[in-house]
Amino acid sequence: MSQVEWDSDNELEEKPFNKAYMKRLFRYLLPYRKVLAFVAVIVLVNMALSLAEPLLLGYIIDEGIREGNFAVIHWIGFSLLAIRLVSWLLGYLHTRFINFTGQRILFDLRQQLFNHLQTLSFRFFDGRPAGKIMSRITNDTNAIGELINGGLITIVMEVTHLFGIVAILLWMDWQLALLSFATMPFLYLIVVKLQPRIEGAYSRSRRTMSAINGNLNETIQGIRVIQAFSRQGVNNGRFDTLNTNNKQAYMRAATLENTVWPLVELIGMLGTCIVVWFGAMRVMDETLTLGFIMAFINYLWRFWGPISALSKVYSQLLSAMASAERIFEVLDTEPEVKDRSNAKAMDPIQGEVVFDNVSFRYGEDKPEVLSGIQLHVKPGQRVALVGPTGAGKSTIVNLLMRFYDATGGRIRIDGQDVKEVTLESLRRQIGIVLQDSFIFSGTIEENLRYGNEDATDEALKLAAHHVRIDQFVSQFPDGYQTQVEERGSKLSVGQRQLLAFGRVLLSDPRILILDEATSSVDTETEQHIQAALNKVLEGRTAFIIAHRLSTIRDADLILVVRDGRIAEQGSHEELMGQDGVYKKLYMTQYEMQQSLAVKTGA
Ligand SMILES: Nc1ncnc2c1ncn2[C@@H]1O[C@H](COP(=O)(O)OP(=O)(O)OP(=O)(O)O)[C@@H](O)[C@H]1O
Repeated sequence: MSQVEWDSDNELEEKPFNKAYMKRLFRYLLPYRKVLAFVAVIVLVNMALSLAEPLLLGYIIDEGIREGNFAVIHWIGFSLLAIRLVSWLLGYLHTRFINFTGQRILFDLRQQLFNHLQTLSFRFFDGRPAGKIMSRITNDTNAIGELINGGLITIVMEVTHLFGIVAILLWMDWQLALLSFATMPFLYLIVVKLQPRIEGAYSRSRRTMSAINGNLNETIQGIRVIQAFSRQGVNNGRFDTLNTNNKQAYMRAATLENTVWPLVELIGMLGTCIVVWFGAMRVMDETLTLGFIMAFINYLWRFWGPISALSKVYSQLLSAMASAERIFEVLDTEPEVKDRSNAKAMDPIQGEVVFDNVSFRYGEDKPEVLSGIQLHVKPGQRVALVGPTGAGKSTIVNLLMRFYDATGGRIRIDGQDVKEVTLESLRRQIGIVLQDSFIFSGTIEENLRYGNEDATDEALKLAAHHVRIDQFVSQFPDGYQTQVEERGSKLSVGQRQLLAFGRVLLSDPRILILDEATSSVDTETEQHIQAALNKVLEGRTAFIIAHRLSTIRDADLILVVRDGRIAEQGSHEELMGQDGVYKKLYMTQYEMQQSLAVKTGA
């Protein structure tokens, strides 16, 4: 399958209510408890004011209009106006404060997630697509934010609203109130039975939308490959299926919702009709007044608002539970590779590297990918790692950088066990240049300074000169301040490679790890890169995952890695003399290169 049909099958949109998560979420509210208490007071006052309106309405009809009492009409009219104005003001304050607090809490949560994410080890990222991790920081925090912003206050507001209305109705006339509640069991059944189905349908529609997004994301990222393989037709078909799934899921949700809520209204109206009917008769026999009935009906109308709001908050709560679970899963993941409690900073090194019987597996249930690695590299030596794909070359350098911790044996740099020093002090003294040089969005200068922000301008210019990026940078109108887009998309492959060399040269590590690029660049760039490389390697211990024969030949030590073991090691001459794996490997590559040279006429 070439296109990811994204996500979500194992990431449920809703989870049952979980008290532990709720308690943990509440901890994020604690710093803002004063503001939240203030908001709750505002909301309650507002609610009380709004509950007074129907009573005043009844009063104006009975005591004002029917009695022809202008003073009452003016007084009540003014009060209704004042209530609306104060309500508006309180509503404004409520929205303002709750938005402010909600955003602060979101800010805290996102920041905490981001900070934590950066400390997590490679293994965490190995098993998770970037899109899923990103959605935890954006969508999942938003779901929590929505719950805090809207949900919690809605619960306080609507529950008091509901109790207020019921209490007032019973106080006004308990018999009439009970009569109007006669339809309640039906409503309860409809809301409790059907609302989850509506939410389930919407949740399916969101899931299918996320599949569309995932597919779109991968299509845009892989557009070059898609067009090169002319896969548009197949992809259209796949997108069509995802699109249809989404349309059907949405239509089902909308149809359900359009059936349920009118039904709820209809039944609600039946209750009101009963009240109007009986009420009108009691007005006729003068046991009730017109104003009373008007006020009573007004309260009944208000009854449905809180019910529908609360049912929506409930589903919001369940989806926040799912988001909370995903967020806490990230926050609770401990970095596997971390400083020991007694770790000390690594002393400045010369660059001697020793692997003592090192073994490694990528997971407890995974096979061993390195075993019995025995290695001694002297300071300043140039080591070439060669061997078939999947042999374990990258894994060896990953262990040296402590991207993963070796599962057996020891790795020592200048006699210091890498597990006993702080990660920061270790990695600061090792530089790495990968095949696909990752360039960050920002200026060329910012990229150069990535590993050494305090470098002087002279050092920066010198490093740039050594790796020959000054030549192409001077052609840009903005020079070193030229913005390179994300991943350096404005630069050519060769330029990106040179920039990566410049970055590592400026950070001046004692040990350098280099994954030699396999992608072909033109001969002139190749020479540039080679010259820059020689400059970067000068006087440093270097581990090169080598692809070029010249690099391999020039290395002080060649390690032939095969099936997770070092099959042979020595200099080019020594290994050629042994007539073993290396000689075969070298001769095959040599012949390949020769025949390529003949074909291309190089
Ligand atoms: N993150 C990972 N999780 C699980 N297994 C992995 C992981 N990375 C590599 N492997 C496995 O470990 C073995 C060694 O991989 P490694 O990347 O070290 O090989 P390599 O010699 O560098 O290959 P290449 O030259 O193709 O880059 C392979 O079998 C590979 O499938």
